[in-house]
Amino acid sequence: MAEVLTAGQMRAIEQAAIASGSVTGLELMERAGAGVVAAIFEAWPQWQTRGTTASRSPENSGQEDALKAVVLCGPGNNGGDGFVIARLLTQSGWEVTVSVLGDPDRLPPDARTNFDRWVELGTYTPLTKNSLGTVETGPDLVVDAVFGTGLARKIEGDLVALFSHLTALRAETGVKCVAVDIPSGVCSDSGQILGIAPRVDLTVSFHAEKLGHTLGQVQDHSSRVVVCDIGLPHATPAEARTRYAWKTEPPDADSLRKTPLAQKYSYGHVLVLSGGCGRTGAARLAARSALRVGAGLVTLGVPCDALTEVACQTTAVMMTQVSDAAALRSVLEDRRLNTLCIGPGLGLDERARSLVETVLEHRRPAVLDADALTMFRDDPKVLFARLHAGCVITPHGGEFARLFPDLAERLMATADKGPAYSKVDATRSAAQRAGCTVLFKGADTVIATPDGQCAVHVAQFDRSAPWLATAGSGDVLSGLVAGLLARGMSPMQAAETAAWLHVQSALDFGPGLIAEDLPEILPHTLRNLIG
Ligand SMILES: NC(=O)C1=CN([C@@H]2O[C@H](COP(=O)(O)OP(=O)(O)OC[C@H]3O[C@@H](n4cnc5c(N)ncnc54)[C@H](O)[C@@H]3O)[C@@H](O)[C@H]2O)[C@@H](O)CC1
Ligand SMILES: [K+]
Repeated sequence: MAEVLTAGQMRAIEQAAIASGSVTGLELMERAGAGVVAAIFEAWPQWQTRGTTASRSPENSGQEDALKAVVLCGPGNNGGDGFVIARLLTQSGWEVTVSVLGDPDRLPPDARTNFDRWVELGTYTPLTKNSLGTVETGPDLVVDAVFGTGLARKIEGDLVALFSHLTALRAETGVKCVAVDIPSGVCSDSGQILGIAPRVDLTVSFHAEKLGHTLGQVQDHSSRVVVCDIGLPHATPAEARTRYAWKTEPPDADSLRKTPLAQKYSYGHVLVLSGGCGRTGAARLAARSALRVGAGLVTLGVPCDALTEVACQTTAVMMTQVSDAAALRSVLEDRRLNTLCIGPGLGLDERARSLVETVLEHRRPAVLDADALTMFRDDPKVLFARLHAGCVITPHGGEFARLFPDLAERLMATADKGPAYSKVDATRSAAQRAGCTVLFKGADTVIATPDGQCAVHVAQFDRSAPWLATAGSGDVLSGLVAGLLARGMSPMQAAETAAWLHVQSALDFGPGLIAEDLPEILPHTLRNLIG
């Protein structure tokens, strides 16, 4: 399990290791700088062999192919890493130009030590908006070591011009840009850009990803993020679960297998409540997805006017008439209906509201989505009072804002101070307030439980699934969560597994995906996972 940390958590881990005497800050900084250099050579192996030509050595001086790097160093320990990188690249034969922001006498102690080591090897200039313009011929590499986890406020002044220049230079000349820990300007707790951040090819972070590497539009500022181990102790999975957020990983195959002697009731029975005639598609999509993900049985609860429509378009999914709350109560006398799914295409009328209230009265595992959330926009507290620990709500941004307007407002506000309020903060608060698991959808899906557990599912980089932005894909996700709850998973596990399968199915299908394709490609996705 990979924990994803805030800047404060990372600092606490470093401080604890230093306090224990197992490592010094200087050693950590050396490992961090060396890790970045190793990652650079791994990303561009052609430089490893060229770099052995020591251009600064007398026999090679003036050689045209000397690799050139510009290292931009900030006033804190991120800058300290930059001095280590400058030294190690120079020792590998690179021509390195260093610019320093602020007064070197005010650098923190470890950064200062590495600054002193650098000035034994090379020179530096003050960092200004022209720090890239002073390089006579274009550099091969620019290292952004201006700010890391200590970014405390918005990028302003000369740095705005410098970072715009860097992004433009990269686009024009193909110079490679590497960010130390995180591109300067990206808030490591929220992923928000405080003013501006350079666009980089590679980000090398330390020990664990920070939330800022997983939330927001990470791909807009970084083409790739790698994590370099600097020898700090990792949390056990149990510690990670209680202390930190973690990154959703592929589900355990065993959790999805069916056992040879099982029968259909071993895997639960989902009831999906449908809206009226002409609006049953969403519930049918959810129902089919619940069945495909392995629920033993799935029944659609359908109002009288939509019975024919649904009957014509379902086979393995069963159907029962549910015209009102009384009918639902009578259907729910069957205790084998162990999971309910309500909201997709439900509508916002009296019937819809009374069905949602009845679902919540019965306190069975339940997924609430779409209209089942929107209908409480004027009185979300009424919903929160009825939700319980067995529920999962799956809002997208708009639905989240309807239920949690104050949290959404904080989240949408343009931050000018770090650390900024994050989607993890918002989802955690929402889960506490709602008293149930909240799956807040997006390319960065955040899932949180009322007791503080929190997972981030990142659909970016190689798991970027833009074809999921299609009508009905959310209904499929609700159905997947419901099917997995019916199979006996906890709300958190069901939500995480569903989020992962949803994206993986979209990736397995590829371009042209529409929502109907998701349950149909799911067997292929499951086969790849289960074997
Ligand atoms: N402490 C340690 O032991 C280690 C720290 N490491 C590095 O240290 C970094 C964190 O170092 P720091 O906590 O010193 O923080 P940073 O180096 O990220 O930045 C802090 C400095 O920047 C200034 N600052 C913040 N935002 C600013 C803005 N918008 N405009 C102008 N100045 C601004 C602050 O006043 C402070 O001087 C990590 O990102 C990582 O790169 C690594 O070397 C691993 C070990
Ligand atoms: K940086």
